[in-house]
Formats: sequence, C-alpha cells, structure tokens
Amino acid sequence: MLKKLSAFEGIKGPIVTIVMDGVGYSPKEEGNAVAQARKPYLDSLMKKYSHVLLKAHGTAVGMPSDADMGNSEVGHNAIGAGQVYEQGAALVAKSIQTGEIFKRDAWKEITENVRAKKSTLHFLGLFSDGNVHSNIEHLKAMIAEAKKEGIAKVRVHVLLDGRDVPETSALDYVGPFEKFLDELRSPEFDVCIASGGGRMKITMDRYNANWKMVELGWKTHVLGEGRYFANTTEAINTLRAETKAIDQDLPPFVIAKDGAPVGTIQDGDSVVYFNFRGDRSIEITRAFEEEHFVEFDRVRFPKVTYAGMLQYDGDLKLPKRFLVPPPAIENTSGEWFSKAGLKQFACSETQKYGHVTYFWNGNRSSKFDGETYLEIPSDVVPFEQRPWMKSAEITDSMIDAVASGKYNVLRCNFPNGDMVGHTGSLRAATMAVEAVDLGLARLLPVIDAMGGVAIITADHGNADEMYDVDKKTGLPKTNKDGSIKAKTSHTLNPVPCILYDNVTGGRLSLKEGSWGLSNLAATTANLLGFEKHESWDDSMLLIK
Ligand SMILES: O=C(O)[C@H](O)COP(=O)(O)O
Ligand SMILES: [Mn+2]
Ligand SMILES: [Mn+2]
Repeated sequence: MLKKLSAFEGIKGPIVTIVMDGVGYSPKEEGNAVAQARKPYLDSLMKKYSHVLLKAHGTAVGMPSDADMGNSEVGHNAIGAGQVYEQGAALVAKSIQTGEIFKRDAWKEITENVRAKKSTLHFLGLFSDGNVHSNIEHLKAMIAEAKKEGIAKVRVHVLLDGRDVPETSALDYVGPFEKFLDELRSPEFDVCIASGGGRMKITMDRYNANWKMVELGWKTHVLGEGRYFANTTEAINTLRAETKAIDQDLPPFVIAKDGAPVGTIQDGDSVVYFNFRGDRSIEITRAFEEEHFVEFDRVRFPKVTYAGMLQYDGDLKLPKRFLVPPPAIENTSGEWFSKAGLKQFACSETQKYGHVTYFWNGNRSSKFDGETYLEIPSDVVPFEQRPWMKSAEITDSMIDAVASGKYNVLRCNFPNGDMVGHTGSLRAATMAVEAVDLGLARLLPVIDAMGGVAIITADHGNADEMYDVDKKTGLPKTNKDGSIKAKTSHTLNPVPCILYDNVTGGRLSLKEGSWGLSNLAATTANLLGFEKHESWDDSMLLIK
C-alpha cells in the first residue's frame, strides 16, 4: 500500500493531469507553432504558477540514446509508470547485437517453417530509422541472418514513413536498401521489395480509428491487389508526381514482374511484422492471427506462421509469437492508485485514447479497479483541415467528470499539438495549440471550483519545431520551389510542467531540478497525500 505523507494531508479535490500531446518548449520562435500561437491562457499560467521543464526524449524515457526523440508510447509509459524502462527500440537493438533474438524459439519457428515448406519469409513494417515504431537496421539484420540460415526466398513490404523522419525522405532509405539487397541476392537467395505505401494510408491504423487503412494494406501486401510498378523507386516517383503527397500519405503500390505481383502472402509462408511499438501493430496483427475476423473481408486468409517484433498487448496476448520480449512495466501509478481505493478517470479522442489508457498503464489493455475510461470518436480527416480536432468535446467530458465529484485522479490528452504537428502545416499547428488553450481556459476554473489541482504538461515536443532546419547553418531547408521544408516529426525539446494550484494558498510549488516525465507519478501521489511507490522516481513537489 502507498503510505500516507506525514507532512501533507493531500488535496481534497481532484488531481488532474493534462497532457498537451506534442507541445514542447523551445526558445526559438521561427517555425515554432507553440510560440507563435495566440494562447493567452497558457501564457498567463506560465507567468502565475510554479513550473519547470521536463526531459521527454532519449535515455530519460528509455530510448537507446539522447539523439532519439521522444514519442507517445515512451512518454506516456514514463508518466504513468513513474519509472524509466528500457523501451522496445533499445531492447530489440540489444537483442540483435547479442544475437539473442536469433536463438529464441519465435525466430526458429519462423525460419524452420519456410525451410520445411520451401515457402517465403515476408517482412512487413515501417521503413525508416525513426526508432519510434521500427528501425530499418533491425530489418537488415534479420534479412542478413535469413540468408545465413539458408532461407531461399524473402519478400519485404515497406510502409513509407515521412512522419518520424523528414517528410520526403523515402528514397533516401530505398536507394541504400536496394543496394543492400543487390549485394545479398544470389541464385540461392531471392530477395526483393514486394509492396508498400504511405503509413497513414495503409496498414498502420491505431485504436480502431480507421480499419479501411488496414483493409487496403491487406489487399496490397497479402492479395497483391493494387497498382503495379516495376520497382519501388518508380512507384514513389510516379505517385509523388501524381498526388503531390508527402511520404506518409502516398497511395499503396504493388511490385510486379511479367504482369504478376512478386510477393503475395500465401499458405505456408512466414510473416514478421517488424515494428516494435504496439499501437499501430495490433490491428494488422489481428488480421493475420484471428480465425474468425469481422473487421473487414480478408477475401483470402493465408495460414501463415506470424511473429511480431515484440508482444504488443500482454493482456490480449497479441501476437502469440514475438521475437523479443517487451519491457515488463510494473507498479504503474494506475495500479497503485487503484490499490489505494482511488477513483480514476481517463479521457481522450480515438487517436490518443490508448495513450491515456493502454500506454499509461504500461501497455495493458485491461482496467484497474476504480478506473473509468471515456473515448471520444476522432474525425477521419487530414487533421490540418480540422486542427481543433475534438478538443472541445474532450474539455466538455473532463468538465463533467471533474464536476461530478466521482473521481480523485483524472487524466486527459489533447492530441492537437502532435497530430496537427505531424501534418507539417505551421498555420494549422498554431490553431491546434490555440484550440488547446481554449480548452484549458474552460477546464481549469472547474477544477478550482471542486477544490482540485492540475498538472499541465506534455509527452514530447512536435509543434514547437515545424521547420526542417539544417543543423550546420541553423537555417530552414527549402524545397525545389523555394518553399520551406516542413518538419513532421517529434522534437528533442523538453516539455512544460505547470502546477496549477489555487487551493493551498501557495503551500505547494515545483522544486528546481533536472526532471523528466518519470517524476510526474510521484508528484501526483504527493498531491494526493501519499508517499511515492518505492520504484518511482522522485516527486518534484515542494511542500511548505
Ligand atoms: O504514430 C505516430 O503517429 C507517430 O509515429 C508518433 O507519434 P506519437 O508517438 O505521438 O503517437
Ligand atoms: Mn505524443
Ligand atoms: Mn506524434
């Protein structure tokens, strides 16, 4: 049980954590949608209330190095668990480096299956070195190992990124990768790319937001249905010229030879989904694993030996076979607040719903006792067209939940800074931040009225840098037509953390220090009048 604090009895009203997804802090104004947004409420909070900056990237959130940006999974894991675990990106890299991955049963089953049946080994996943969902180096290591182990035929299905890496960088990955395959290819080893498409068009949907994407991916990778091209470079060049889309939004393509697709997925094949992150892996995994599947008509359901890079959901055991064990995230704040008998409320719209539930609770999909979840359905539109997203509805629901008096601890996520930040539109991203500001201005007074306190923070940066800046010159890069190259990915910047307290008469503040997202759980525990769990990182709270 969490012990009661002796120095402080705890706030009587609700403690509310508000995550402004993708709203990082940078002193640089140019290309910074957060700084440029008209957000009088948030600006006044930064003047009036105790605040600090939190590290939200690199080793502070369990990434392999400090060159790695943060992301929603590692960010919400750290906030919810109050601790830093080595995350998927680091675990897989290590397992490959030590060779452990190839000694485990999952890899052996995948490879023995294709050797025994003389069938094809397929790799499907996000094709970049973004290190958020996947890393192309992991893919290359597995292909090289497959050749070493005498596998005869490999097909690769590539989901183009442009979201965790520069927006039109796909050919920077395709070129060197084709060369890598050319060097491996031999009469005994037949390897090539078989299909692909933009990650926001096919396969990588999350939280059941848009199953049509997964259906289109299935048609592309499994059935080989779609527009044929002779190779990936031709596909990308043609589709870019026709659609003007950035990589993440490019339509699907099928690589064909002599009028037939080169790599459909058939009975007896093995399939490795090489993304390590779960949210955008669960739906396609279900399509490959579920015997009775109702989300769309698969037309053909090949009997394959399937493995995910990691297990994506420990409660649902999805997938059954995985190449590397996921981090065992234990003693989350959700669990211990539940054991303390507290009532918890979590809310976001579909796009971030799993962030405040599944990621928050250490990648568990089931609830702890006393937890209530509310999902507001997201629009299925390009978010630069609706930068306000469902911020008003999230605010309405949070106001109702706070005012109901039923909950001791509440959490919500405003997706705007992140989802609109990923589109690369600076104009829309400033509006996204402004929409969050409107929400805060409505919600926080209700928390006052209930005698509560709020922590306003974020999980990583995104909208704080909307220009792709040349590291050497410090100037924004430009496109061929002279326009500024947009940055669609997250940033390495810290995030704000504001303690909004109008109820203790100034007794509480945040200590100066070198803090990260993993310090939030202990801080919340203290606000509730409890000591932190022994495994959590320290509280930032100073109590007078
Ligand atoms: O999945 C995505 O949309 C991006 O790769 C990462 O964004 P998130 O970590 O904020 O979800
Ligand atoms: Mn996020
Ligand atoms: Mn994001």
